[in-house]
Amino acid sequence: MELPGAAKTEDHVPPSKEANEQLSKGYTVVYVLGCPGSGKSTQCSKISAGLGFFHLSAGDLLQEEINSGSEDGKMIADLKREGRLVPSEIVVKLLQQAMQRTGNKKSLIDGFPRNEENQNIIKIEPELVLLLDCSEEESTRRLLNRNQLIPLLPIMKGRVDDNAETIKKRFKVYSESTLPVINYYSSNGKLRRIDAERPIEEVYESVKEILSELEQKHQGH
Ligand SMILES: Nc1ncnc2c1ncn2[C@@H]1O[C@H](COP(=O)(O)OP(=O)(O)OP(=O)(O)O)[C@@H](O)[C@H]1O
Ligand SMILES: O=c1ccn([C@@H]2O[C@H](COP(=O)(O)O)[C@@H](O)[C@H]2O)c(=O)[nH]1
Repeated sequence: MELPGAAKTEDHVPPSKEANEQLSKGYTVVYVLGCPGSGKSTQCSKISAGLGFFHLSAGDLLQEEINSGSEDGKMIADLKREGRLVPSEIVVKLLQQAMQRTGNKKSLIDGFPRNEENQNIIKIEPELVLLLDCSEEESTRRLLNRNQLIPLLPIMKGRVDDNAETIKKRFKVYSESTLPVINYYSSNGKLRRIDAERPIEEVYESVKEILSELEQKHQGH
């Protein structure tokens, strides 16, 4: 079934189920989800610096592929500009390669899975899923603001998808494709919803409380 917002996948061979299951062995994986601009990267950077998690951002890995100038990179750039999702096999391959490169078994996966197809292909069972819950209005304000701030910094360029028109498309893809994934983790008890409308430090306090639950579980408390 073709999912809304997703590009066609027929040119890509899916990674084997065994490879994914092997990869997930011994890993503690936390997915960090939320609408565009809800603060996923901001919180993941803080968690990574403060709590020793390895931060894997699907969006950053795709951007690296764009920067490499490869054929896949050109296709990814077109999809990103349109706010559409990249074929699952490409994202999963990049995530797997990044996980294999790190020795750190505590990983945060930021901005993935984006649809049910992503979720089925990666075959990783997260221990928890953090949902940064923020309104479309506030998130849009943040993204437009990010687009104004970043070009002011030397060597940094603004994002091609941080404009009003593409932000609307990204929200449509989020509600059509990502919300079903979030509903799935809500129904299986793994979802932890965090009010992300608050200031960064307050959001991080809530994140830390939830992740300490996980640490305690691992220490057998
Ligand atoms: N709690 C917050 N309050 C105000 N601004 C915030 C907050 N969290 C993040 N921001 C700012 O909002 C912008 C978007 O944040 P961030 O890049 O972390 O979001 P994201 O969810 O990773 O976005 P995307 O979905 O586009 O990858 C950034 O400029 C960031 O500094
Ligand atoms: O799993 C993913 C993650 C990202 N994309 C594409 O990249 C952009 C930007 O992603 P951010 O997480 O906002 O940095 C997104 O709009 C998609 O085009 C993807 O396809 N799959």
